Amino acid sequence: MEDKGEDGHTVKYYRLSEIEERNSFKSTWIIINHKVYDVTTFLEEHPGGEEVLREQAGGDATESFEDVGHSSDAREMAANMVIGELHPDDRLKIDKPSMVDKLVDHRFGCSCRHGDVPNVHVGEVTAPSVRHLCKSNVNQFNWLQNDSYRACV
Ligand code: HEM
Repeated sequence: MEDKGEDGHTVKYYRLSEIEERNSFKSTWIIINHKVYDVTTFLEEHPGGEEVLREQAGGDATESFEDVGHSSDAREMAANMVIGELHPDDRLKIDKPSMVDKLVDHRFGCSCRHGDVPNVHVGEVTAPSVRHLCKSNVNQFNWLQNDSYRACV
């Protein structure tokens, strides 16, 4: 699926299931902060070693990437390997419940227009403070809500 990203440029979205298949020497993709990176040809060059990247292959490497405290050079290098983004509908599948809680706490007051736009309830989220995951079928944003507040995701 291709769509307009936040900056108006075309973004290629990948479903989580497609990314998970890219976990071999032939093709290695990882996810960092919802962006998808093709690191296949970088495996042998990675200063931190091939193995750490292979362990994350096909999945979310955000936490490990950030834990290392990569330099700005490393981040620039990574930017050249971006091939697209995780499909918005799959983001909650990899976000940890604690991240969901944080979103709810920090983004309280954002401009989700629950009630103004058609929306469907698409599932329950396991984080204790979150009751519903709603999805707008117009504006392509998701939000989480419980009895007292609501947050864009
Ligand atoms: C596209 C993704 C990545 C790029 C471009 C990248 C690049 C680099 C670079 C340039 C360094 C040298 C140190 C620095 O400049 O910060 C480095 C070190 C390292 N990286 Fe990555 N890295 C990536 C992903 C990852 C991931 C996902 C992990 C963990 C699973 C990881 C673990 C490490 C480790 C352990 C080191 C060694 C740190 C040290 O020796 O102090 N890297 N990486």
